[in-house]
Amino acid sequence: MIEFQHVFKSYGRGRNILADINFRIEPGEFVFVSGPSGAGKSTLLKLIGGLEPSSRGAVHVNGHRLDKMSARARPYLRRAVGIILQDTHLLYDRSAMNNVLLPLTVAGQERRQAQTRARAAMEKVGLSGKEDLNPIEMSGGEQQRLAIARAIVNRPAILVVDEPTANLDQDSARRIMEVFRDFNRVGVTTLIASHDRALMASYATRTLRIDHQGRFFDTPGVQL
Ligand SMILES: Nc1ncnc2c1ncn2[C@@H]1O[C@H](COP(=O)(O)OP(=O)(O)OP(=O)(O)O)[C@@H](O)[C@H]1O
Repeated sequence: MIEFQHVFKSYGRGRNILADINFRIEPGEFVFVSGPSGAGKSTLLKLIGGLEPSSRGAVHVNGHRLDKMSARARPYLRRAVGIILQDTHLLYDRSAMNNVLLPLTVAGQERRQAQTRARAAMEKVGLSGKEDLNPIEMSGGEQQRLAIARAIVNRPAILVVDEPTANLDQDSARRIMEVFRDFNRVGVTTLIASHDRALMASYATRTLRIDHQGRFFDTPGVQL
């Protein structure tokens, strides 16, 4: 469950990017986050992933109120929410495989089991055979898929994704969306910010939209 109650967000002394946002997302929903460039979509996702604090209001994720969360509970949030941002934050000092292994190593998983899971995650995003490459040797689209593998390897309850198909051709975009749909089918709550409404229309059942004036709309379906 994700719930926003009267959430405001500004950066420093700047204007409110988000103002009085209220919504609740139930487990297993597939939600499209839409709006023009600069409207605040990434900001909304970062609040859910605990990467940015709200300026005011309460953000609840899986029963935890993020601003009241103890430092000890934070690793739990990191495992519960798989977050994939536009800037993939891959590590270029190690192989693709070791990037995907990292969340499992941090979680203390046994090496051989971790490797099996990391390989399966890479296969799921179509990167089998590229395990030993350094991410720097991969295309933009492949790096994005690697970031997806790293986010899903921990089997999070919630996936939060920013523009997953921006660098991809249509076929690869569909394939990536199918990966998210497979996860959603087994109960993973999925939020995806995208400019591609036509693509999202095949997947999402609800839209959170921020318009160019910062107004917020919560509607069923995906309007084209
Ligand atoms: N760390 C930051 N510090 C200051 N301002 C920021 C920061 N991050 C985002 N902003 C500002 O907040 C606004 C919303 O940005 P955000 O990235 O959330 O928009 P977006 O809807 O995701 O845009 P896009 O579709 O281009 O990715 C923008 O005006 C941006 O300049």
